[in-house]
Amino acid sequence: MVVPTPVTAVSAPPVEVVGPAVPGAAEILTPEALAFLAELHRRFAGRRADLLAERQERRRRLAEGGSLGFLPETAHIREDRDWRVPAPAPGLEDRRVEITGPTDRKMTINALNSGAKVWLADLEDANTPHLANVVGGQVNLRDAIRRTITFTAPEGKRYALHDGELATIVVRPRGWHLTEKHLRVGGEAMVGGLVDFGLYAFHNAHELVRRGVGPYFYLAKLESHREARLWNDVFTFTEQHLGLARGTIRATVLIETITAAFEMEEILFELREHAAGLNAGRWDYIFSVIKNFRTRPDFVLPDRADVTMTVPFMRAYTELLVRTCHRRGAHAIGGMSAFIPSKDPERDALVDATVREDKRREALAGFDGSWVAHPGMVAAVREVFDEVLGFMPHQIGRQREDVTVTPGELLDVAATPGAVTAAGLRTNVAVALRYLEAWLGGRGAVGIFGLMEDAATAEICRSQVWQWIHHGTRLEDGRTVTRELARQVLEEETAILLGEADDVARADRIAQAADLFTEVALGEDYPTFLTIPAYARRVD
Ligand SMILES: CC(=O)SCCNC(=O)CCNC(=O)[C@H](O)C(C)(C)COP(=O)(O)OP(=O)(O)OC[C@H]1O[C@@H](n2cnc3c(N)ncnc32)[C@H](O)[C@@H]1OP(=O)(O)O
Ligand SMILES: O=CC(=O)O
Ligand SMILES: [Mg+2]
Repeated sequence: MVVPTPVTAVSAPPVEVVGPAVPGAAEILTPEALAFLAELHRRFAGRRADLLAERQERRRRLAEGGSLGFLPETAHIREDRDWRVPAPAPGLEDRRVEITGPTDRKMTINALNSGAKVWLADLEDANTPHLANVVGGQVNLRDAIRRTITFTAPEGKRYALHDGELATIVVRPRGWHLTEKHLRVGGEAMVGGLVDFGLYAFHNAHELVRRGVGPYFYLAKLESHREARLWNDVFTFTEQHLGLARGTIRATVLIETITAAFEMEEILFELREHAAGLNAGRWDYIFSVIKNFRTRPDFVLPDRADVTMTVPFMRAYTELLVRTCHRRGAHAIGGMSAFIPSKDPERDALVDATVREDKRREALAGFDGSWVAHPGMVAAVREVFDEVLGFMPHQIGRQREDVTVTPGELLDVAATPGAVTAAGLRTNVAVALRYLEAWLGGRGAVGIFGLMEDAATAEICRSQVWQWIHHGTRLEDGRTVTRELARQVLEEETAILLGEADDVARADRIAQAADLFTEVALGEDYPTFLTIPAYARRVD
């Protein structure tokens, strides 16, 4: 393997670190690491801004009645039967169970020990980007890779990595839409995803390679193949700059926007030697469908609980994903069942059966593995995939030539059965409120009413409320969803939550969360991501 000479010339302006002093900053935000981030910013921040402007333009066209289709200008990529992504990188051959979760110290250890093949170390949907979380996550990742990580819980329980097989680490940096306001170049906030990616690669790439794996990433919330091209250029530059062999970095892309669903082949093609697979990010996908078509009456969805993976538009997208991946030699990874264990045996039996059914359907459709949100689900999902994969590490060889998916099928939201109910409205308000309160407090993933909730699921909740108000949707009980009705439910749910608050700080966060919910769900305007106003409002 030819390893190129590192590129050492760094000409970018210095990075200013603003914000609170946080543990680990001196080890992570070193002058050399910041110089690397500055170089990433100088080379790529402008292109990211252009791509965000393109997103806005496309959303405007869709809001005005435009539609989506497979791109005529990239037909040659789809029609060329010959290109393939590379063989799986070391540690990514068998991905039958992947656990996701935040990068706090205890969960890092628990995830790596969980028996899952891969750990998605989440700096995105499951993370509040407090500077302490951004830096602390990097400290924990660094120590995990070097196997020095330990933790003692306040009650005295000690945590350490076990001696057996650990999950392969795949880091999910923030999506292109988010900034990192604590790191600034020329007064401008840096790009959140480049900060997460850059710090991880800078501190760990060589150590990972030395240990026989590599810097691996999940790419979130991409909206087009041009956004994948930008990531590919970031990877190629980083490999040159750090002196890594080309193709050392690998990325699995979440297909979790409706626009990306029309560009799956192109996204794999753009990433070329860096491509590892695609994942069906179901929750953001539903959010993206609502967001992009929120003003169109034929795109009004029923209660969130009715939007299952078997409704026509969701089935069409997952079938197309498996077909695309296997045609190109890439892993197809399933999404997250939000059910988590509860310690109530009766409910847990139901959770186990529900998750198994979801994963069995994925395995039979051809997925090569899937996600779990909790260590308690690893064994069940492994069993389900073992039944289908046996001793094979994956089923990439299984072609889905039988699948043909049309644009009309991807967009057939109107065929989703179900109703909009008063209970569905209340659940959306209560979940979003509770989630926002947790997020403001630094926890980007929480269990609420027996389900895992994170930024993606909270986006669905607030977007449905906005959409139902916008369309004056009729509830099953005959009432109409109005701003006044939603506000009344919000007030009631806020009062319930305040009743659970045991300190002033929490009560203050609940008030802020209610205010934030009003902004992202009850306004005339529709903010494109709830995390943007949330981050602007308060994140230390
Ligand atoms: C839409 C998407 O993007 S999905 C991907 C992003 N979302 C996520 O990654 C969410 C992942 N899951 C989680 O964060 C957690 O499971 C939660 C927050 C939902 C629930 O966590 P908890 O309230 O701690 O659950 P619970 O009390 O049952 O946990 C039991 C143990 O499992 C651990 N645990 C739970 N989930 C995880 C996880 N995902 N990774 C590692 N450890 C975990 C807990 O730390 C706890 O450990 P302990 O017994 O040593 O104290
Ligand atoms: O990131 C995953 C999703 O479902 O959203
Ligand atoms: Mg997501």
